[in-house]
Amino acid sequence: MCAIIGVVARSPVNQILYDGLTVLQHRGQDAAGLVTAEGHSFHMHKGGGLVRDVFRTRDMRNLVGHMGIGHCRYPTAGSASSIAESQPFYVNSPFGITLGHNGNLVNSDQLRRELFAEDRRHVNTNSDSEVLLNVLAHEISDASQGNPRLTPDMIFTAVAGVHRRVKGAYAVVAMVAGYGLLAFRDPFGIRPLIIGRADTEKGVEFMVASESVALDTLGFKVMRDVAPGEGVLIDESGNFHARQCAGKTAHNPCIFEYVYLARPDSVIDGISVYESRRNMGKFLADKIQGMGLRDEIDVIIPIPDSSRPSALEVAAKLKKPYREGFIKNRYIGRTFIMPGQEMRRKSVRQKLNAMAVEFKDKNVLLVDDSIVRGTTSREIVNMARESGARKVFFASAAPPVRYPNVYGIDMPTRAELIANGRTHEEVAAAIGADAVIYQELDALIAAVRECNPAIERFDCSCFDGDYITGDVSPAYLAEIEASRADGESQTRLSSYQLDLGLSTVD
Ligand SMILES: O=P(O)(O)OC[C@H]1O[C@H](OP(=O)(O)OP(=O)(O)O)[C@H](O)[C@@H]1O
Ligand SMILES: NC(=O)CC[C@H](N)C(=O)O
Ligand SMILES: [Mg+2]
Repeated sequence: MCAIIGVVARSPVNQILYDGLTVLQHRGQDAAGLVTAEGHSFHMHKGGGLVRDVFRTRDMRNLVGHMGIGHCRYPTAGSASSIAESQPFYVNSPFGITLGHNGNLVNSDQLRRELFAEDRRHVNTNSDSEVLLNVLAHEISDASQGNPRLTPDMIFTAVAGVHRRVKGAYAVVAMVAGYGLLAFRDPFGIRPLIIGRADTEKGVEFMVASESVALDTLGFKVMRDVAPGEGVLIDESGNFHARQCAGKTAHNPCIFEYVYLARPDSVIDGISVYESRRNMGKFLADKIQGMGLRDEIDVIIPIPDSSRPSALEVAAKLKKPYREGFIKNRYIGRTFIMPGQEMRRKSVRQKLNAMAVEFKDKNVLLVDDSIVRGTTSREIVNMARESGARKVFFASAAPPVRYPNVYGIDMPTRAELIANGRTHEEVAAAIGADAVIYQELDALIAAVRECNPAIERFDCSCFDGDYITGDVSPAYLAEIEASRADGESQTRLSSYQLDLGLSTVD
């Protein structure tokens, strides 16, 4: 779930891109990069760490031009430690193309082989996004047929070619040197992408971004979401073109965006993330009530940050007090998207601290948005007990996560998922809680769909093992499990790791 952003403006874009990436930082903390375009030249700066650590004033000064793209990385392919895999990627032929990708391809090995054997293209890293860029480059080359001037028709033909060859999840921003900004979304619309415009004195400006919060905060008005399979092209003069480039499309956004990934103040595919989380809380409260647990609970406590809207509704519906029992250190990033289990575990302790007064001699219901590896819940339950809680119940606004995600969330191995192969009672025992209450999948879907009934189906694969693109075989899952065992993504040195005292983490 990386962040992507693209802007075509009437004045320099470096600051607006930087600010946009900062607003989207929650989608990727491992690396960040910006590319701006000035005529036929690209200017690029990227590196490992948070946006504020990657860009210095001198780097910003070099990022000249009125058009640009940016990326924050949360790795799902290749390795977290590789700066070479930070994005955007660049390829010089044809024309000069640069690309940022959110998602994960499920046929990148096959594409890599095809690119080498048939298209004579070399992919230098293990990143699936570099594969995607090379497929796009090959398709643009084919569609342009040696013509030195590109047309929108040629570019959209190339995007159609990408859709035919590439399988998996991809929301993309790209630039073609001397031409313009291209954005497109996979035919299932798994990862989000939204377009906005700003009418300035100098003319219309456009922004494409992973989440609407970037548009809101930077003065752009939402136009609409990019449709699944659609290509959107804004040339350097600001002319806007859009076309459906896929033969067959469906609209099946990833439900985990609403559970955890996105900011609550974003609206994705017509669904307010905040409203959907509140709805999750209402359904969860019904379940708790139905289990007869209500009377045993003295107080409801959220696990900051993502569970707050759900926990508020649980408390309101159960008519129980809502208390802030954990105080969050605002300088520690999101733990779930950090690489390496040791770093995630240590970060939970440094990030959250218990307010003893809210726990002493009470039966507490802790509410989180999800339990994935159990890193957070295990530590939190422990803290609650140390603070004197009598009973600790743990509720998750999402169902048990039992299956790997292959579409851009780093949960590749079943073994690391705490609910895999465990009953609810066994999960409770594993995290040390008196009971665990999980949302039902039907209830989660209903909670999100209530905000936009036009979306008939979501990708819920990490909950039900049903992969929306239909081409994820058990053999493929076994392969990624073997290649992306958790230990492999642990070697990386960014400033916040060093802040945590993790100079070596493997
Ligand atoms: O079971 P786990 O593997 O621990 O993963 C689940 C936890 O990780 C996330 O929190 P995170 O700290 O990443 O972000 P947040 O501050 O947005 O809640 C999520 O909100 C859960 O609290
Ligand atoms: N989370 C993502 O969207 C990751 C993008 C890409 N697969 C990478 O690993 O860099
Ligand atoms: Mg959390």
